[in-house]
Amino acid sequence: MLDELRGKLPGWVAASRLHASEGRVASYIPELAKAPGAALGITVLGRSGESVSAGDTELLFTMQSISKVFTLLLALMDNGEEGVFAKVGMEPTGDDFNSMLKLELVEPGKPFNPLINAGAIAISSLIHGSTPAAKTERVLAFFSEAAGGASLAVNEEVYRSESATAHRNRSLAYFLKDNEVLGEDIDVEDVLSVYFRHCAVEITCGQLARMALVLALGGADPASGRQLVPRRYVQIAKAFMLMCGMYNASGEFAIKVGIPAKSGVSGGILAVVPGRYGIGVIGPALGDKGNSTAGVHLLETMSRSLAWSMF
Ligand SMILES: NC(=O)CC[C@H](N)C(=O)O
Repeated sequence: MLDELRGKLPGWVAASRLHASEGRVASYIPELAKAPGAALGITVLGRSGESVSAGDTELLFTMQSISKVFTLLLALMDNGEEGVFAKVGMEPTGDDFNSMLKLELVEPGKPFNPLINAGAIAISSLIHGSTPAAKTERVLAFFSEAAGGASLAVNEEVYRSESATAHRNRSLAYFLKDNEVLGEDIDVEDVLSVYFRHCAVEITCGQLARMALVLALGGADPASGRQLVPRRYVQIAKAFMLMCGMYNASGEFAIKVGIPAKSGVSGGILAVVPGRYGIGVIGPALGDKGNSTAGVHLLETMSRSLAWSMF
């Protein structure tokens, strides 16, 4: 199967790369504006370790919202379903990822899901660890294990750049504090420092594909077969990815591509062909909903040609 892909992938990447010009690199986090807008790279990794890559796969980028899938898994392992769903809901919002709207509209002010910023900030508060640094260490250890033993690290410049300009995320977090989603004993700045740092974890397409493959295999480590995450929690994460992984373009993505995926404002996309492949994509130019224009075009082409839709 991957052999068929090997021949076609370079041509598909070349065609999709043209769609980068329809998007723009995110600049609300100043450090992200330095990314090469015309870039596009992809790695597809199969269950027995075979892989196919094309395009700008050497590019390092930060995970941004893609990290939210894995902090959700860690929070589920730390707190169980009940503990997590006491703080976040199970529904898509249809609003922008950083929207405050529904926090005030709907009682009791709980974020609708763990993949919007408000939800992911609440999830960061649930990760076990005695200090923000200890929590970040646990996040990095878990992400690195899922990425196949790579030593993933925080890009401190991107972290500082976001932290210094994150007025909206700060507002969301203080709103959550007022709504008691963040309890009395929780320091808002501590929670935000964990959140900004997990968003700033630096990665490549290949490492992202490896993390995706763990999800494709229901939480099992592709090399050892060991269960890294309980299958049930991976089911929850993939359901969220399908419903709201591509922000408020998730419905369109489900119809056009039909597989669980999660994007980030760095232009990364992690996608899962259940039971078969883990995929990592980078294309820093974003469309108006915040997803990589070239990356989405590429996944659409591949899904249609290779009949990947789950539906
Ligand atoms: N959509 C995203 O990738 C958002 C993540 C980013 N760190 C933010 O909070 O704004």
